[in-house]
Amino acid sequence: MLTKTQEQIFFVIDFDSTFTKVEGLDELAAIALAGNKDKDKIVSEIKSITDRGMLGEIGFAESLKARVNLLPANREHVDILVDFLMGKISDSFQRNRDFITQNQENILIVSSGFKDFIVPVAVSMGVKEENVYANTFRYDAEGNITGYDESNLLSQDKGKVKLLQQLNLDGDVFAIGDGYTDYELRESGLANKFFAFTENVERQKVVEKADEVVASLDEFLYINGLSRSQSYPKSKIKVLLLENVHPKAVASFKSEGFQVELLKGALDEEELIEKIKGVSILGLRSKTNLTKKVLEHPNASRLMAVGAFCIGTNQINLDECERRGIAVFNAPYSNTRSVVEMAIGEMIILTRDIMTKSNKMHEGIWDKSAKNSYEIRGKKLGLVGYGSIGTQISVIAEAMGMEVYFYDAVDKLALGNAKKCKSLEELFGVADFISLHVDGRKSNANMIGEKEFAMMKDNVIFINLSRGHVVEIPALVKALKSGKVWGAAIDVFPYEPKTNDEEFVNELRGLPRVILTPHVGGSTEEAQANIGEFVPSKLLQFMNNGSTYGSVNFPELQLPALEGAHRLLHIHQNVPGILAKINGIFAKHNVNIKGQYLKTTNEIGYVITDVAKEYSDEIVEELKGIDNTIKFRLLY
Ligand SMILES: NC(=O)C1=CN([C@@H]2O[C@H](COP(=O)(O)OP(=O)(O)OC[C@H]3O[C@@H](n4cnc5c(N)ncnc54)[C@H](O)[C@@H]3O)[C@@H](O)[C@H]2O)C=CC1
Ligand SMILES: O=C(O)C(=O)COP(=O)(O)O
Repeated sequence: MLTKTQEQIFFVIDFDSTFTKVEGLDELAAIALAGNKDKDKIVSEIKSITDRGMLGEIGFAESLKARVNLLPANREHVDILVDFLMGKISDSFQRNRDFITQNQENILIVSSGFKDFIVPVAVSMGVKEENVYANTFRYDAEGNITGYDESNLLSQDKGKVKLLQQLNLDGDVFAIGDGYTDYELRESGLANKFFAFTENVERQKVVEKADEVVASLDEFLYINGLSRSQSYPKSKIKVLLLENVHPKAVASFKSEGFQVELLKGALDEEELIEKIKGVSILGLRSKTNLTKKVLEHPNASRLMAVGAFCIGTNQINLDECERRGIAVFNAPYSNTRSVVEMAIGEMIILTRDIMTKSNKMHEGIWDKSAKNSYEIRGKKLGLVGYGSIGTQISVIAEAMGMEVYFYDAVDKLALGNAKKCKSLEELFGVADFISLHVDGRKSNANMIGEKEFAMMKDNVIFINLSRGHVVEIPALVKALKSGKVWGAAIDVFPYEPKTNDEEFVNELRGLPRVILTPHVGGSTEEAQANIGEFVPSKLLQFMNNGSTYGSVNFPELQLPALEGAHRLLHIHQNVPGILAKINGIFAKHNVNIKGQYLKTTNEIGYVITDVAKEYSDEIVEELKGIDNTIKFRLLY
C-alpha cells in the first residue's frame, strides 16, 4: 500500500494508447493471427470492441471477455508483443524518462490491459513493478492463453474505480489517459483531475469530459509545473508545412512532439495570413510567397523560423524576416544534382529532336533520318550563373565533350577548361546551348528579353530551369517562331499553378520542340527525401538549441549542446549597448554566466547566454524589457 503526505500527487497513468502508442490486446491479436486467412476480420472485430469499450458504449467486463475469447494467442506471442511495444512507447514518455524515474514512488500504471506485457515495458522506463496494476492472463500447460484472472478488479466493470477505492491513496490523484474509464476516476471523485491524453488517439467523448486536454506528457508536466525535458511543450508549438513537402519532414517534427499540419498546395497571400495564425514554424517551397504583408499581420506574431524546402529563397521577404527576428533556412544543395541531370538530359533530347520523332511514332509515322539530329559532343554550352548548379553542369558537360563558357555576376573560378565570359553578350555570341542558372533575385526579372535573344546565335537551344520571371515569355515565343531559338526546355514560369488541380496557361503551349515541365527540376524522390531531412534538421537545431548555422538571413552561430544550464536567446535591433544591458541584468541578480555568444548583422544582434540553473522570472522580464528587443526565448 502506498501512503504519502497530503501535498503529494499520485500520477495514475493508463497504458494502452497513452504510455504506448497502441492498444496491446489489438496488437497481440495481430501477432497471434499472422498468416491466418481471417486475420483482418478478427483483428478489426477486436478493435471495434476495444473502441466501444473505450467510449463507454459497452461494459468493460463484457468487452474484455469478448476480446480474449477471440484471441488465439500464447506465451510466445506475448513475448513478441513485448518486443514490439518496447518500440512503441509514446514519444513524450520517452523524452521524460527522468520524470518517471524521479517520481517512481508516485507513478501508478492502472490499466485494464495485461501485466504480462505491461510490466516489462513500464519497468524499462523506470516504473516500479509493484506500481503496475493490470490484469493477468491464464495459460494452459502448452502456454496457450485460456482466459484471465476474473477475480482481478481490473477485469470488472468500473474496475479502475474499484481499484483506486481499494488503494485509498493519501494525496492528490491526477488521472492521465485516453479512455472513458480513466475519466471515471474523476467522475467518482477518486481523482482530483482528469487529463485527456491525445498524443496517440483523440476520443471526442473523453476529451469533452477532461479537466485538461494534453497532447503530450510534456504538456501535462508543463501545465502542472513539474520537471520536464522541454522548457515549453512542443505539442503546443504549431508547424505548418505547405506544398506537399516530403513525409520525412512531417515525421521529424511529429517525433519531436510538435503539432504539425501539412497542406498539399501553395497558399496565396490572403490564405497564408489566415493559416499562419499561431504558427511558429513555417515550411514552404518555391510557390508560396512570404511577403511583408503576411509577416506584419498580427496572425504571424508567433513565427520564429521558416524553412524553404528548396534552394531558392526569392519567394521569402528575407529582410523583413530578419527585422522580425525570424530565422530562415533552406536546402542549398539537396536538389542540385537533380536539376543538373535534367538540364543535361534535355540538351540531348532537344539536339536529337527526340520530341518530334517520338510524337510522330505515337501517330504511327516511322521517320528514320539523321536530319536535324546532332551530338552534343564538341558543341558550345553557355551557362548563365555559375553557382552550385552551373558549376556541376560545367564539369559533367565537359566530361561529355562539350566546350563550356559561363557568365556570372561575380568573379567565379572556372572549373576544368571552362571559359569565363566578361558579359552576357560575349557568352551569347559563342554558345550553341544556353542554360540559365541564376538565382531569383528581383533584379533578375526579365533578364532575358528580345534584346538578349537577338544577341544569341541562330538555332540556339535555350534552357531555363532557374526562375520563371527571369525570361520574358513573349520574347521567347517570338524567338522560337522566328527560328532564332531552335528548341527550348522550360521548367519555370512567371505564373505557376498553385496546385496540380489548376490548369497551366501559357503561350508556350503547343509550340514544336519545346519541352515544358511543371517546375520539377528539383522534384526527384532522392532530392525531396534529402530536403525533407535537411531542412527540418536545421529548424530543429534552431528551435532546440538556438543554432543558426546555415541560415540565409540570420547571424550564423553553431552552438554547443546545452548541458546543465539554461540558455537564454535574445534577438535585438543592432544598436549600441545591448550586450552591456543584458550582462548588467545578470550581474545585478548575481547570475553566473557559463557561456555567451554574440553575432550581429547590420540589422540585428543575436546573443545567446548559458547561465547556471538558478534564475528568476524577474530576470526574464527584465531581459524582455530591454529597449530594442525583438524576440526572447528560453531553452533548457
Ligand atoms: N527548377 C527547379 O526545380 C529548381 C530551380 N532552382 C533555381 O536555380 C537557382 C540556382 O541555384 P544554385 O546554382 O544552387 O544557386 P547559386 O546561388 O549557387 O548560384 C546562382 C549564381 O547565379 C549568379 N547570378 C545571379 N544573378 C546573376 C546575373 N544577373 N547574371 C549572372 N550571374 C548571376 C550568382 O552570382 C550565383 O553564382 C536557384 O536560385 C533556384 O532559383 C534550384 C533548384 C531547383
Ligand atoms: O529548389 C528550388 O529553388 C526550386 O526551384 C525547387 O522548387 P520546388 O521545391 O520544386 O518548389
